[in-house]
Amino acid sequence: MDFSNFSDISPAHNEFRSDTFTTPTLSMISSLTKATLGDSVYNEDDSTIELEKKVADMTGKEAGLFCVSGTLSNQICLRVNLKQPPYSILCDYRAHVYVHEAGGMATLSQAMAQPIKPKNGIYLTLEDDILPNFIPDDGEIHGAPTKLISLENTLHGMLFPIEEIAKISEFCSNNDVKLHLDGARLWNASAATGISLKEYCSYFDSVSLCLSKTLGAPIGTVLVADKDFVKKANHFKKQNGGGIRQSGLLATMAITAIDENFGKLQRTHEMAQELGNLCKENGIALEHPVETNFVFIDFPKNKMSSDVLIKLLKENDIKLYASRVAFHYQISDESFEKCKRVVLECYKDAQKNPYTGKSYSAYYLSK
Ligand SMILES: Cc1ncc(COP(=O)(O)O)c(C=O)c1O
Ligand SMILES: C[C@@H](O)[C@H](N)C(=O)O
Repeated sequence: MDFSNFSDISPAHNEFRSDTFTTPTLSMISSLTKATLGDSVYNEDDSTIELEKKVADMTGKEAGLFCVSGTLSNQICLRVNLKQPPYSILCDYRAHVYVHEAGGMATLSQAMAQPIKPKNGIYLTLEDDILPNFIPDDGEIHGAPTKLISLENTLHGMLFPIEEIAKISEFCSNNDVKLHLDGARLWNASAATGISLKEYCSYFDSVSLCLSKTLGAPIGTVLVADKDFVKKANHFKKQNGGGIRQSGLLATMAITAIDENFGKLQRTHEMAQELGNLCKENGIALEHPVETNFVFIDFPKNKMSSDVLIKLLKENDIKLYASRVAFHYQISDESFEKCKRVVLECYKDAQKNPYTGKSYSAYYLSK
């Protein structure tokens, strides 16, 4: 990348596959001149310490730990919350910690997963989903007691109501169960509801917040919890090869990303809402309600063809997962107009040539 002609038009201007494709801005790269260069394995890098304190303060937690990825951060949190196997981790059947983290629950935590399909189709509730599936630690030797519940907010862009979080949190406190939040996009939840990060995080023993998605930092996640938890989390981070030497370079770009982009998320939600409304106006079925920065189009129900989609994407020079449309602050208005056109044309084709074959999963990449 020739930074001498760095443009503010991001390479991700036409990137609807995921907000993970956001690219560092000139201001983030310029911030490198301020980065400190201490060895953060020895906790000697001031920029990293500044970032960890910044996110801990924003979330009302005692301490933070910079990790290279949300996967590492989540899996470390799950492990530190757990003590003595056998045990189970209860989560949504779509949860990233279960579906997309390569079985980390089994390897790092030696835990049995309890993937639950919410009865309301959107989020887990204490009454309908958790209590019927909860395995008590009562000495019954056939079971692996539920010792940790892992929630995700947002999940597929959908909001987890704070009233339900509060109920689940109280249940956990009263039953010696820990509660983790995969808050990769908690920034979006806070922007959409106006509820502070502090209030959301107050209900959880640990929270993982990604900086490399909706906020646009190139790398990184910060996990937040109490001091003793973070100390042990750092131990597991090192054990799993997550120790970072001069992480100040990454931390200073992440600080810039938080400062510059946390306030831009509402626009991404408006774009998603506009596409969602366009789909509804044209009879295009969606898999989920549109509540933040994702639109999930129900390809099978609409009988839309992924192959037709890929052809339209190439013709319009935009990139998109087969059924998930992700919005982020670097999407250009021009690309957004093309995206709307592609979705409508793909659906129109399905009206003439309904596709009933195998539909690619939501994570099929269109190159
Ligand atoms: C909800 C959620 N949690 C965790 C992660 C993991 O983050 P990473 O890709 O940095 O491991 C992702 C992926 O981007 C995600 O969407
Ligand atoms: C695929 C998944 O790991 C990634 N978190 C995304 O949402 O794109």
